[in-house]
Amino acid sequence: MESLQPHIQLGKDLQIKYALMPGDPARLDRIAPFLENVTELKFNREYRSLSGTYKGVPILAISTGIGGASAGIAVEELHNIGVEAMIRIGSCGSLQPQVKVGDIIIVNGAVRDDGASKTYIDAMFPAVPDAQLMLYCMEAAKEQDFQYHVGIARSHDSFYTDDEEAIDAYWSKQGVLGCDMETAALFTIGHLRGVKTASILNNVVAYEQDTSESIGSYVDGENLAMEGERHEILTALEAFYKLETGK
Ligand SMILES: O=P(O)(O)O[C@H]1O[C@H](CO)[C@@H](O)[C@H]1O
Ligand SMILES: O=c1cc[nH]c(=O)[nH]1
Repeated sequence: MESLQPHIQLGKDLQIKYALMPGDPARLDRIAPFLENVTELKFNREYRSLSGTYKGVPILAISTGIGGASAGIAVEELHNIGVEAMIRIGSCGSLQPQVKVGDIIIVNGAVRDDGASKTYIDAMFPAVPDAQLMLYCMEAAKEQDFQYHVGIARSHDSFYTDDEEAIDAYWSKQGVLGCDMETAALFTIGHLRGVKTASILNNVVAYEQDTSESIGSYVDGENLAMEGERHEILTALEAFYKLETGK
């Protein structure tokens, strides 16, 4: 019998090369309408998965939960079953005034302020995406006329801290565009396993606004952030199409 990976509960028989990776399991409901032949696969812990096709290309969508530790498990287990390229479609908070709510960030490097990536390799090792996959994301966003930025994200481990304002001000001063919790682990572990990675972040928190309040309204689906989410999904799907076809 086919052995299943312990957390994602998927096995090698899946034979899908490309994975879209949101943090939130509920985001799969909003990815599904962009795919054909959708099949719900598994929902174990934070890892909910479905498969489908985009312009004929087989795609897996799987949620990774919150934080580098759970995202890292997904990277490892997806690699074990033969997934070759992974694009995170996450949400983030803005660290720059020009990054507005609903804008997307195509991440070209991540500050490794997480714990998971450091358990693999020294913090001086860079967290970077696959250059070709990132370029495909940029082309895909441009061709669809989406508002996007390219730059650095900071991935951190604790959503709540006592020093959030000071920490955000410091990284903002260094030109970091936004903060999330999974990109650094995805890039670092993905690189070490020979997996192509990219990360697209939909900004859901306006610069210098209260993070918890803004995330609350994103969950309620009230605002521009939902449009940004649609843009990041379509950008990632087109990037996979380009990777598959070279077009
Ligand atoms: O929207 P997702 O992909 O879950 O990502 C962001 O949202 C969560 C925090 O609210 C963290 O996981 C952060 O990285
Ligand atoms: O500000 C934010 C918003 C989303 N995710 C984060 O990690 N931080």
